[in-house]
Amino acid sequence: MAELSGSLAFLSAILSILLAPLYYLCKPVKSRGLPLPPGPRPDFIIGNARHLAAKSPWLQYTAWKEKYGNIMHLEALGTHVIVLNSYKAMHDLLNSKPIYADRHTSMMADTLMGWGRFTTAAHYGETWKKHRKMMRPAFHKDAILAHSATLEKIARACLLELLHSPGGLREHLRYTGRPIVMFTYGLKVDGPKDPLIAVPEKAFATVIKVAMPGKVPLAEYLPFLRHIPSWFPGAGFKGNAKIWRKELDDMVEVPFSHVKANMATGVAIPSFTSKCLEESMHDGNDIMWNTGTMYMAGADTTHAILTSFILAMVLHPDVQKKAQAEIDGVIAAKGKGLPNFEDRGNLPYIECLLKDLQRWLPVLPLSVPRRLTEDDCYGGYFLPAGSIIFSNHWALSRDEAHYKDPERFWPERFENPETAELDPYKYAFGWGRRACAGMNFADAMLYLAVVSILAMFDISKPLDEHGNETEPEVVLGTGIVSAGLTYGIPGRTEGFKCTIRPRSDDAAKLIGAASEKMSW
Ligand code: HEM
Repeated sequence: MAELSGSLAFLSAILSILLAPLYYLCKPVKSRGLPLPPGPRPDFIIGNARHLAAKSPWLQYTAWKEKYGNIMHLEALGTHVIVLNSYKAMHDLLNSKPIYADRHTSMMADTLMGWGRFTTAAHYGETWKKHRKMMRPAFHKDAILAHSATLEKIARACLLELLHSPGGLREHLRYTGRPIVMFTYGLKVDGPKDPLIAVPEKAFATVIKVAMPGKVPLAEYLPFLRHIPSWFPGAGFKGNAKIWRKELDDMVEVPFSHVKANMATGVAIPSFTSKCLEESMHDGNDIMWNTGTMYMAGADTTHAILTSFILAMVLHPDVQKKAQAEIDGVIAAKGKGLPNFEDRGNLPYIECLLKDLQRWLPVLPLSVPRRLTEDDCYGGYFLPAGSIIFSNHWALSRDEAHYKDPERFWPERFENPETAELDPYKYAFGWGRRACAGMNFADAMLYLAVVSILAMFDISKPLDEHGNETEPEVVLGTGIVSAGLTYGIPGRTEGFKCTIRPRSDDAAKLIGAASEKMSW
């Protein structure tokens, strides 16, 4: 951050002299007789760049809501940013208006490093439409449930790993990558070092590091800088981007080619990729980047929410006991075994727990930024074309108009249908035509992981050297995936500590037996 602030201050001084006249000539203050929405006072020339580059900006935007309201404006070097802080504003603007369905392009991540080829970053146009069309049948609720046996197998394998090495909890929770790889490519993953997991993890870690506030090159804000040659002092980012782009190409090409080779020899396990290839109406490049999107969009998000789940159980033993009692009741009625998808309808408290998980620590606190393609007016304000739109899900999750005692993890808030609070599934996965394509898949994986872990394990606070429980130290992530407990994000490498033990000897035996029966 200091690094960025220093560069911005220097830049501000230079640009103040060079660009001030141009700035004042071009700055749109209002249009159609309407003002821009209110927002924090901009610095001279660099505008709100400092605010936009801050760590965990959603916390600041949420705090500013009181002062500036449900729709806020920031501006940096000609780029307008609109922050939506209320359910109504998000619903009104993002749910149905196509002019809000485009994505913002990050110069570093999307253009130079090549992340713009994923569905998540695609502009609202033909390529994006083709991608979503390919996904629709595969990610339908029923289509996901057709994979329940595979999802259950992988969940059992995760339980066995937890039993054998509970200290590796965070690694085991990375299990969320395995069902995605199996579903997408029909390929089996051999542990966390398997290149199918390790390669995308590395690509991820890189983009998070270079796209993190404080790390983005100044060329992100000053497009003309991207044309300087890579040997020029300070242009090292260009050379690095080339290397990282190649890593990304490998990440999507290697598994894709693997599926094609398996299909050619008749050994391919049916998958999203094999199905798209069989349909033969899609372009190979579209299939490759569309299927390549799945791990990228799904692994970190589901891992983050599973991590929040463990944290919620550590901090709220009462919720854990109540959820376990509900699962025990369902298992007792069945006679034996582990909970599965068929039990879901009989687990209403688990359903509430899943809802409060989506709300408590929003996985994507500012969602995935959109881009407004035409001028618009809303709530008495002018919203200029080209604005980056953030939907501040963090502010929504803390909105006392919707949630009583919002900081508290409290599934009961959804228990009574008459008084239930705003359902977070209405926003946590986004809005309208750009809403999360993998929602049903994520929900199924999360449900299964939660009920399987709760049925078999007790999760509690970490123990000190005398075996006494201690309070876990919890620091939230600062990356775009809020609970970013995974990657080498500065200051975030440790996550939090906890204790996880099988609930009984019988539970330990059952895990062993179930996993053996269901092994690959
Ligand atoms: C808890 C887990 C997850 C959460 C909270 C989540 C949330 C989101 C959100 C907020 C967006 C942006 C929506 C918008 O712009 O309105 C998004 C986009 C997307 N998500 Fe997810 N997601 C999760 C898991 C997954 C999984 C498992 C997959 C696939 C396997 C996936 C695939 C996608 C794709 C492809 C998009 C881009 C949609 C587009 O731009 O058209 N997500 N997700």
